[in-house]
Amino acid sequence: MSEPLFEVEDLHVALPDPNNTKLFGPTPMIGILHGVNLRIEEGTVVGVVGESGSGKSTLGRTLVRLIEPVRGTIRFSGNDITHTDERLLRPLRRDLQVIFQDPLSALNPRLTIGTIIGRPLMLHRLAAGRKDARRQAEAALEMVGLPTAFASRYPHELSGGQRQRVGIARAIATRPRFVLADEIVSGLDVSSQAQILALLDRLRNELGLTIVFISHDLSVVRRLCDRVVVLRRGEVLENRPTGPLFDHPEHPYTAELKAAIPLPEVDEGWLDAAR
Ligand SMILES: Nc1ncnc2c1ncn2[C@@H]1O[C@H](COP(=O)(O)OP(=O)(O)OP(=O)(O)O)[C@@H](O)[C@H]1O
Repeated sequence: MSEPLFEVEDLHVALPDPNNTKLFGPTPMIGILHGVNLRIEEGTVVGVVGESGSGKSTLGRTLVRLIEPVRGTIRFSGNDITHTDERLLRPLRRDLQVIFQDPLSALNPRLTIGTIIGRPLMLHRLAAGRKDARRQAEAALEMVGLPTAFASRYPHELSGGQRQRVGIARAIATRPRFVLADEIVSGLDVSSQAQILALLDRLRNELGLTIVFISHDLSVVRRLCDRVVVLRRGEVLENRPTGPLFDHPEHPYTAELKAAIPLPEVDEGWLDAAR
């Protein structure tokens, strides 16, 4: 078997308990992930599903090391990044990008789109200067189907779907190997959702991206993802290829999730239609 892009063993994550704040002494922590094991093969799209509060976002954020685990191991491309400090993580950050749920709050309202996309390129020294960063930002805008003139605009001048395209452009501009997409279509209308998902599918093929796709919408996960990880209360219940998982859920909880969100009957080819 080839080396996975991510290999996660016995991952335990705890976060500060918001209901138990103390002024003195150690911050009380609450366990969120309990012994998660996961392999993510390069070039695959892995869906993470589970009810609200099951730990989906926490898992995604821990993979890209926005959160440091308390126990376990995270290997990225064979390197142990479990406790790597931020300074040493910096070169890796270009490879680990995130697209957030709410593009309006994720994009700095005072910066132009060109600067928003170009800044990480300057930061990672992937651009030879401001002009080159601008040129690369425009190329990224083209890749996500937006006019290059948008580089001079500000986030509030764009629609929700366009802003999410900018979020994607920023994420892919550094040519990352991995993208975390956390509920990236949940704030959008149905037609913008389909377009964004088709875009993600195209970019995944064109750029060979590996994606962790977190979503409440199982019908979307079923169509976009190669594998699905089912989380419940911070534990992985199932982790299997998409088709078999939906056709024959092994765990009653997966069957419940499937039943709770009825799948539309005829919409095969929606990705093509949205392109
Ligand atoms: N910064 C934080 N500090 C403390 N607890 C947190 C923090 N973020 C999340 N939690 C708690 O961790 C648990 C898991 O949250 P997480 O956001 O990972 O779940 P989720 O499955 O992504 O949920 P949702 O689908 O609602 O986004 C929840 O109980 C949540 O209240």
